[in-house]
Amino acid sequence: MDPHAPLLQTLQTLTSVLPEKLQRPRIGIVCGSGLSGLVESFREVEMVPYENLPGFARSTVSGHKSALAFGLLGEGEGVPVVAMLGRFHRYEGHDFPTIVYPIRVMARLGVKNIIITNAAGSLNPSIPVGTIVVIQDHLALPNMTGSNPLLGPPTSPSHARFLPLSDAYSPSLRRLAFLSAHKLALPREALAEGTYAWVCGPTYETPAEGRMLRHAGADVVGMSTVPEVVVAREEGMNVLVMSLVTNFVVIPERYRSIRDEVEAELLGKKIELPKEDVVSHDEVLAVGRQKAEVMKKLVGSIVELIPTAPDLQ
Ligand SMILES: O=P(O)(O)O[C@H]1O[C@H](CO)[C@@H](O)[C@H]1O
Ligand SMILES: Nc1nc2[nH]cnc2c(=O)[nH]1
Repeated sequence: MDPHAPLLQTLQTLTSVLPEKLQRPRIGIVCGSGLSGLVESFREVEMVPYENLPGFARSTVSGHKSALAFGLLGEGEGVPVVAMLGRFHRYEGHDFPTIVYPIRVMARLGVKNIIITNAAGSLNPSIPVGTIVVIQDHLALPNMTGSNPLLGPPTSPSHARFLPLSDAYSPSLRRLAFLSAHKLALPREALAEGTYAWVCGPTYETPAEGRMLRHAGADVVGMSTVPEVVVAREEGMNVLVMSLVTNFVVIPERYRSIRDEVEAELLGKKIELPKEDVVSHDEVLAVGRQKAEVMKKLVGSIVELIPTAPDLQ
């Protein structure tokens, strides 16, 4: 099936199930691993399961639900928003048109600003677990090596064939993230700025891969987000990405030397071994749960500020 074909059907389905005031969301939100709780601050919520929406796949990853949540967020009348509770990753076997389909739907609903969240591993010793990193740039090895989400014929004749990405991460939205942190009296170190490296997954990085990404200039690494960013930019949206650091990528200062161990053993000596560490998705989800409240408040505050920023309308 051509995943672009059912766009009209998806939009018709949404119009038929949503009350009028939720049909034209102004802001889109993508909830990363363990971050679907962002929807708890929505009012008048309408959930639309992906299985009811033509063109939508299902998320197969734990910590990702499979529904769009429509609602109002913020003081007073509230801003109409739509959130993806569950995203699609390349490692699940979804093709790129399927992964980015919900972003194209959001664009057609009228979304102009999108807040994309994710869980990510830190490559930067000065960005510890629990930090929310406001992404200022990305490093996408798949894009550079033949797995670009825009491969193939353009989705629409109005889209640029060669999309610039030097301005992908909206300075105005990033500004609102830091203003919001100030408004919420978050400690300065709660937020950082950095570059996201996108890898395909589902394997986590080897130490050598982590070291390479760090040397190449990335601060955090994850298996999502960039396809959504690329397509959101193609669709003309302003993009904000916030990565919650859930773990350090394992980059030991020195490798455990099996030769040294064997030689010491043969000499009857004991040597001190460097600590061995591995990351797990359970750990990723646990940090997501711990930080869900801060992320929720931050997103809520940014959503309230967006209508006050003239360049984001
Ligand atoms: O990027 P999100 O979907 O938040 O999830 C991140 O966490 C999962 C790995 O633990 C991967 O899917 C990675 O991309
Ligand atoms: N690739 C990658 N994705 C993650 N998502 C959460 N943590 C990590 C990580 O360490 N590496």
